[in-house]
Amino acid sequence: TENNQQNYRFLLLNGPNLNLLGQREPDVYGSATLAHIESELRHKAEALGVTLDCRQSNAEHELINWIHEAATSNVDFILINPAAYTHTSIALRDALAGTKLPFIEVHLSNIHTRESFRRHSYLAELAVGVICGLGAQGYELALQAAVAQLQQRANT
Ligand SMILES: O=C(O)[C@]1(O)C[C@H](CCCOc2ccccc2)[C@@H](O)[C@H](O)C1
Repeated sequence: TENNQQNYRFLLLNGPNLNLLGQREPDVYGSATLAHIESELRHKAEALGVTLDCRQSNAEHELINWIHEAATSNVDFILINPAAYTHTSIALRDALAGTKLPFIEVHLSNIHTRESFRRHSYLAELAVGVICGLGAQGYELALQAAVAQLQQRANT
């Protein structure tokens, strides 16, 4: 691999309705489909020498179960776009808090320039960081930042 990573393992989770990306509201969420975004990110992961498992669900309990599983299957870092559960789900927050796994919260849109109910995230204060408003590139930036974080941690 280019940067001889310790082969870090990433889990990408996308929440409800993101399966519709590219089909509706392209002005808000862009025209790229989720499949395209995941494919691009997998290529990025390969170039970085890390592995990436991409999942999407409209079901809160599925996302929660995947987070539980991540904690016991040597996932190193989670990238998550919780979609609307960002603003509603204490259950999702509790799942992430329970794993102690580092995660970055990603939003395609700038949640701070939209409806007021989108400005609060139940997850953000637990996150390593939050990226929003940068469209699909936000996922790539999150992956790059997470790899750098893991490397720094390994070198300390
Ligand atoms: O900006 C984001 O990525 C969001 O997480 C997307 C969520 C919505 C995902 C819905 O995605 C759709 C995409 C295309 C068509 C319909 C919905 C929204 O509830 C958050 O406030 C911000």
